[in-house]
Amino acid sequence: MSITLENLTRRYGASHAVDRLSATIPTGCFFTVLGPSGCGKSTLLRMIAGLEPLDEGRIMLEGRAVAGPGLHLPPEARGVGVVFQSYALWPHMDVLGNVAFPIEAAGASRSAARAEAQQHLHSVDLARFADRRPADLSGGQRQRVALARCLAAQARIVLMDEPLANLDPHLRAAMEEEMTAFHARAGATTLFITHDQREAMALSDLVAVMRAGRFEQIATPQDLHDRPATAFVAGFIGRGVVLQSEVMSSSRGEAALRLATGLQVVARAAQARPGPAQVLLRPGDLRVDPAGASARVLACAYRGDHWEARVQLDDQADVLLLNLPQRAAPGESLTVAITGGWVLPQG
Ligand SMILES: Nc1ncnc2c1ncn2[C@@H]1O[C@H](COP(=O)(O)OP(=O)(O)OP(=O)(O)O)[C@@H](O)[C@H]1O
Repeated sequence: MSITLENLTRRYGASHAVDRLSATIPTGCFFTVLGPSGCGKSTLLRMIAGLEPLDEGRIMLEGRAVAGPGLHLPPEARGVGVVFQSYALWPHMDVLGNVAFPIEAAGASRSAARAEAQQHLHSVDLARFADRRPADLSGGQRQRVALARCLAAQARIVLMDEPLANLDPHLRAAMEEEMTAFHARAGATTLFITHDQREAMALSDLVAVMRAGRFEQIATPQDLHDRPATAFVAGFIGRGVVLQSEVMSSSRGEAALRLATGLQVVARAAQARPGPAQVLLRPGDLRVDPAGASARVLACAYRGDHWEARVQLDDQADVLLLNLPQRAAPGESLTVAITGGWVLPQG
């Protein structure tokens, strides 16, 4: 089922948690909303689930209006599955009962429902907790019960609010795989909320970067990384710095720029025109080159399989990021060439 959001608005007093937000989420898409704390992600999901009223706008699920002026279908009439951090499990039922319930409600016999529920509990690594009550589980375990219940309900639309947030890294990686497999198998349209960009990039067909109640950009993970539309997205996704520059000329997806430092750079661009522009330089756009400009190392941090140095070109204020195969000491001198970049769309 597709999800269409038209001009959605939700106010708390004078502030807008969600602000005239519009988007269409295609059927079967794994769509992630990524944004900083307080940008309105949970409010948006709660509006789609039917747990939060709209102040303005309209929500359509597969062409059917479920919320809008004078209309508010209750959550159970929307046909969506929800996995929320705070979403209540049925406290009087044990874990197996919670997961079996939607299967039984769909017409399966009690024993068949319990057998299938056991399988889902297995996939979220909770089989041994089948006869516990939700109150006797940790927060992360409760979330996994909610996830298993969602798998069991086979909802065509699944809404997930940070479902992996309380899990340890090992289980988290396993659950990511489980969710990707579930999505491929079930084909449900999935709206996933996170503030973890690594998770968003790994799981999603499309990612919406949300800021102050609006989607700043909707794109594939690779396009968000390689072709961010704004300085906010460029700063939020991946590593890099955004610098002021001057476009001297452009042709066929490339622009020749001059940085404030005087350095000339050829960068990728969508539609650059001569004049001021911001350019994103990721660590991969720089390399050590004997013929490059001289720079000084300010700091150096280990990033797993390489070192990332913060460097400053001589006599210039701008700080750049550069990947190195080994550690460089603060104060050390390097010569650096800029081999690429991305010109942010000019306003
Ligand atoms: N019931 C409420 N009353 C007043 N303000 C609220 C209420 N719920 C949310 N807000 C405000 O609306 C804004 C958006 O909140 P929301 O919970 O949707 O953000 P979020 O992006 O999910 O944040 P987080 O990642 O921290 O969970 C925040 O500024 C929040 O303080």
